[in-house]
Amino acid sequence: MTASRYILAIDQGTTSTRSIVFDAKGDIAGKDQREFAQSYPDLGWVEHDPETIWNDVVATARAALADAGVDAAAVAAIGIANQRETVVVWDRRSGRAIHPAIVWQDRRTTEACEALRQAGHEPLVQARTGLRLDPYFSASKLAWILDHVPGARAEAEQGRLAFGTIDSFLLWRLTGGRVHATDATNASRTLLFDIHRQAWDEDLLALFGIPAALLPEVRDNCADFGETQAEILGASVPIRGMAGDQQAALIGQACFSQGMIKATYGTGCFMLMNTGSEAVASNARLLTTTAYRLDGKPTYALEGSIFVAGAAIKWLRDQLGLIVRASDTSSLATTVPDGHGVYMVPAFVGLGAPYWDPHAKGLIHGLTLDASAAHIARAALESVAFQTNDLIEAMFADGASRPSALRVDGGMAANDWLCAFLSDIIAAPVERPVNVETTALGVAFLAGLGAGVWPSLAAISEGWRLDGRFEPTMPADRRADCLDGWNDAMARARYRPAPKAATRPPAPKALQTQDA
Ligand SMILES: Nc1ncnc2c1ncn2[C@@H]1O[C@H](COP(=O)(O)OP(=O)(O)O)[C@@H](O)[C@H]1O
Ligand SMILES: O=P(O)(O)OC[C@H](O)CO
Repeated sequence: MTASRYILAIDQGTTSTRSIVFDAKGDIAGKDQREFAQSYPDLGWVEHDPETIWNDVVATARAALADAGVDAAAVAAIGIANQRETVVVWDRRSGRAIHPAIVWQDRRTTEACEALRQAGHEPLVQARTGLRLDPYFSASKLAWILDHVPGARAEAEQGRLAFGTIDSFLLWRLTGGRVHATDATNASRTLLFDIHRQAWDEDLLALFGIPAALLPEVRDNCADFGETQAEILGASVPIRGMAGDQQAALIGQACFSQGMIKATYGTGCFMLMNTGSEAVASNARLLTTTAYRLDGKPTYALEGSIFVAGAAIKWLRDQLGLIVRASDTSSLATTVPDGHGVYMVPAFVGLGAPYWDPHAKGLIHGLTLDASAAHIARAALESVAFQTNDLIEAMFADGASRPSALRVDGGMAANDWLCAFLSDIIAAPVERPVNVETTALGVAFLAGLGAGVWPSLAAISEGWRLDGRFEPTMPADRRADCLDGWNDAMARARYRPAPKAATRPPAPKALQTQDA
């Protein structure tokens, strides 16, 4: 890469938007970040304002360039990484969204997915997409918008509307409405894309009632995605890389060999294992997904998706007022010698892998009068490790093997206490790189590769640097006790349908007399 050239990475996450300028060596030259408001308009609903997201992307990109002291003209390429699955539908004429973005965590389409499952459609969906019939993915959310915004379905059929995940919406805006495209990783999360043929699937479009006229074109992760309008950043900049944030993090963690695993701890936690050119189907309720696609050739991954990780810490801060900063959790956790039998199952938006229970609700179990705020904070951190272990057990389904190391990143990975406890609970080493902004780094590499400024993925592996390695030290019997407590709490959080009236035992005699 020539010394005067930079890459601008945009990382649009669930709770915040970051822009980071990387220099020729892959080091951070400047950055900016903004947290934005979450909207919960109904039980289980989660929405974002697309205009806020757009304004934050522009503001952080400008601020990051200013922080680096770099002009847009010196930027070789832009890369975009994004929260995946979240749905935006916009009007092609005005570029304005016709409904707030429906976020990946939103559960409003639980019944619609259940109806499709009961009608026997899950095997087809799984075989083509590697995913499950769960409200997590885009298709049912997109159908909901078409069915609930007056006139939307007719407009969509006439080609007046566009659908996109956040990457696609940002690309449309950055290019002034000239490019309607997405990349293979984001397309793979919609429930409408055949990951084997790498193409939109007509049967799935028919199943969810989605007009093909809405869809973006699907490109490689390193591709020509067009150029930004000059007035946005002060010069026109090519966009050469795009990827879902979790796949971008896999790249930023240099997990290019089969069997390498990373877990990213942001709002949720997403563990991806590279499975090479083979789309491996899990028999333990994990997802099969596109890891990246370069030169038309897909590499696949097995994924375990945990819906709540850092979001539990944010809940302690924003809803309970138990902490002031997320980092306070580690000092609080160390004020008590152990968990004291207190467990938190953070099923605030149901449960993802390997449970896939959209009805589960969060709980704190094991409270006694001497339980304190410290125990609750500790239980929230511990829940992240326990959920990770559930995924490891599912990935290594023989029950005995462990990964040689788990590479971690994301906002929560800065927490040393968590990394150490995580290593104890998964009984394997945890490795944290120097740069935990791996999502931005990964997509910066894609853009740099796409712009021809980095020669190959090998350059990323060479640049990966270890910051901390956490080895397991917990005695096996203590670990087993912890896991027993977790499994008990998890069983309590799972959804159990109320018994049907006909199968209920008869009411006691006295009550029957009173009722009569
Ligand atoms: N030191 C910390 N300890 C525990 N949790 C943290 C810490 N720092 C950040 N977090 C949590 O990590 C999340 C932010 O991570 P980030 O990677 O920015 O998320 P996202 O990309 O999903 O918006 C927040 O939910 C926050 O509560
Ligand atoms: O916002 P994050 O970083 O928690 O990532 C969200 C995921 O992409 C959802 O699938």
